[in-house]
Parts: sequence; structure tokens; C-alpha cells
Amino acid sequence: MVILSVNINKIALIRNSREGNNPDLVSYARNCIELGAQGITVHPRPDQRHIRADDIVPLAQLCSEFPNIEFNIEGNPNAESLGSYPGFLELVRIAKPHQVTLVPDSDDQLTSDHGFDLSGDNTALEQQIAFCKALGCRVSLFMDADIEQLQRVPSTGADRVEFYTGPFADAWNESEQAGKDSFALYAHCAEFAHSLGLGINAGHDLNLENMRLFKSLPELSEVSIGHALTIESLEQGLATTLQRYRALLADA
Ligand SMILES: CC(=O)[C@@H](O)[C@H](O)COP(=O)(O)O
Ligand SMILES: NCC(=O)COP(=O)(O)O
Repeated sequence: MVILSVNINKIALIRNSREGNNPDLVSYARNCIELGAQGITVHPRPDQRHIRADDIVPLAQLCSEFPNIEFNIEGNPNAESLGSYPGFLELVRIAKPHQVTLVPDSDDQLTSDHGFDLSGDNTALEQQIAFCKALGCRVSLFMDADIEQLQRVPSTGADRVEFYTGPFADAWNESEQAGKDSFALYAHCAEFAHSLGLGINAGHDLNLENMRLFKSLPELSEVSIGHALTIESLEQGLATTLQRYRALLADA
């Protein structure tokens, strides 16, 4: 079984488009959990255009009310404090999520579009990973499907990788054959990462259609899905959408 973690960034984006608290993120996340989500993912950025710093602790508390619901915070460990944003690692410190997914986004990036390049000096990253692990968090690194890069992950101390699946989603949209070819590369990389002792997560632009293939990724533990899931929920309703993901992932 593959765990479904619902990324609620896009729900925060709607809330932030007006003053007030509608939709309420904690209520929305509770609803997701009660309808079958097994985790909640947030990706705060310094401009706080979607998840805000003050959303983090209430969401962590919500997840802790349920025995097996994982709270996953994604973001750039180098994102420093900016206004009311206290910095990524400070958010991790106060919330102590089950999982921290480190992502090498620049502060002004529209969305995540690449994994870590570990070919340089990784001392700072290793210290950041050690900081998160000392808080009791599992640490996952956002990575491209690239063997040369993946072989460098174990020495950082990370527990898992999250494959950046944007290129797979693009290939899937191009043609069935391109999707299959791209999937073959991810499958090879997943087997390699597993052989190094790493757990496997995946995310970015996954949806109900392309998950029919991607759910078969070897050793896949967890997917985090937000953008498409939000749109699918508008079309089909949240309950039906989550039910369809869970049915897909249950037999993965
Ligand atoms: C790491 C990753 O792929 C996701 O966190 C994604 O970046 C979230 O997307 P948005 O923040 O654009 O909703
Ligand atoms: N880690 C990926 C994630 O949380 C959601 O990405 P997307 O489905 O919003 O593209």
C-alpha cells in the first residue's frame, strides 16, 4: 500500500485571496483525513503566498489527534526569516512533523522544478538533516531521477528520497510511450535508491490518470499530491476524489 498525503497549499492559496479564514485549513485537513487521506503535506515559502507560518502548529496538532496520520513539511532549509516567516528550520523546530522533505527551491520560485544537486560540498545540508533528525523527524530529500545524484544521498544522512515527478507527468502528457519510457527510468532509480537503504516517496504533478502507471513504482511508500487533487475535487467532489486515490493506491 502506498500512503496518500494531501498537499493543501492550493487550499491556502484560495483562503489567502481574501481577508478572513475561508476555507479554514484545519477543518479542510480534518475533512481530508476523515475521508481517507493518510497524511497532510504543506510547503511553506518565505512569501507565505499559500501556507503561512501560523498554519503550521494547528495542522501539526490536528495530525497528532489521529494515530497514524503523518504531517509532512516540505521546503528549502536555507529559507531564512522574512517578516512574519521565521525560517523553514524554525517551523520544523516548533512543529516537529513526522517527516521533513527538504526541497532546493529558491525563495521566488513559482513551484518546485528540480531536485538537489549533491555534487558539491554538502556539509550545510548534512547539518540541516541532522538538526531535523534530532527532533525526531524522518528526512526525505527531493531528488531527480538521476543515478549519479542518488548515490550521494546516503552520506547526507537522509532516510528517504522524494522523486520529483514533474518530468514523468510531462512525458505522460506527451504520449503513452513517452510516459512508459520515463517511468522506466524512475523505476530503475527507485530500485537503485532502495538498494542504498533509502525509502521512496514521490510527488509533483501526479494525478488520478498518471498514477495508474506511477503507483507501480518499485518500493514506493508515499505520494504527496496537491495541485491536481484540488482540481479533481472541484470536478468530482473531495470524497469521490480521495476514494479514487485510495482505491488506486491500495493495490499498488
Ligand atoms: C516539492 C513539490 O513538488 C511540492 O511541494 C510542490 O512544489 C508544491 O507545489 P505548490 O507549492 O506549487 O503548490
Ligand atoms: N511533494 C509534492 C507535493 O506535495 C504536491 O505537488 P503537486 O501535486 O501540487 O504538484
